[in-house]
Amino acid sequence: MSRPTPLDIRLTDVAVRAAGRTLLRLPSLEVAPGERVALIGPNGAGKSTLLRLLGAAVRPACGEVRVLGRCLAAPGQPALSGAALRGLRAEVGQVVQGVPLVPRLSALENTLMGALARRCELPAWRSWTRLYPEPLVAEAGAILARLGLEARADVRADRLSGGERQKVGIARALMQRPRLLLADEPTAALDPASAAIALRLLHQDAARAMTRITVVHQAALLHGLADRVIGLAGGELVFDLPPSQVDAECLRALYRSRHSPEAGPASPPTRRGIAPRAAPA
Ligand SMILES: Nc1ncnc2c1ncn2[C@@H]1O[C@H](COP(=O)(O)OP(=O)(O)OP(=O)(O)O)[C@@H](O)[C@H]1O
Repeated sequence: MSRPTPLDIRLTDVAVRAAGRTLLRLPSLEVAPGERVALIGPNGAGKSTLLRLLGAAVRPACGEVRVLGRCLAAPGQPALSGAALRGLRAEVGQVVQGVPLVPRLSALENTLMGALARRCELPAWRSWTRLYPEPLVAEAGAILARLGLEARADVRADRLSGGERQKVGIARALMQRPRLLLADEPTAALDPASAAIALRLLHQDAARAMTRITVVHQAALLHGLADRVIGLAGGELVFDLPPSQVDAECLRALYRSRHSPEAGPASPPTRRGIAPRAAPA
């Protein structure tokens, strides 16, 4: 008898609270291995909070969080720590807002840092000596070239522009070859052509097996690159649909929505595969 494929992400009855407010409330969210999910919604919707929850950077006030087969939170269970947390972080790549790079290292060396998660190929002592195996240098160089940074590979990170730093952050996350990639507005500082290239690289060209969750403000950028679009507003799921069903009406409703979880349940979310339909006049 064949076993069901384990999910990469499963959230059950989760709420995240801070400063006396509920920032996120998700009764259920499941993501299968290899799915490419676009996360959209107005400012303050809870998109970054959801990514931080999945990256084990915040703990929920209640509910159960499972990521890549590990239980990050469950009633009565202590937070993941030590080797278990390091193991998770090696398998979860993150492109975060603000892109923290090592200022004195070059774009290429910062990109190579991503490969530290692939311990057998790049043990930590290699980065201390700054002697990197040739195949990894070639791989990092190729990713930077795809992002148009070939000529900037040897420039120190603190001498790069904001957009260039963001590209290095993307290259570093890809170099990690994570099982799960969490990208928070990875194209916010990029010009339109660079944004399209970066999203293609993140969603299409990189290993198909990678599960991807990407926050974007321009949903159109992900046309053809996401399998699923999740709309969040006021910390709640508004819809979870295939991209073909996310129309202008859907987006208008999402960006108008300012529901707060404190106000009690919103109208039921539109589930996957069930398109919202206007009542006939
Ligand atoms: N550490 C914190 N303490 C208290 N409130 C917080 C904290 N971090 C975020 N918030 C609040 O949580 C809500 C959700 O924030 P979050 O950053 O997840 O939104 P977002 O959808 O990513 O927004 P944006 O599109 O502006 O980046 C916001 O109202 C924000 O003010």
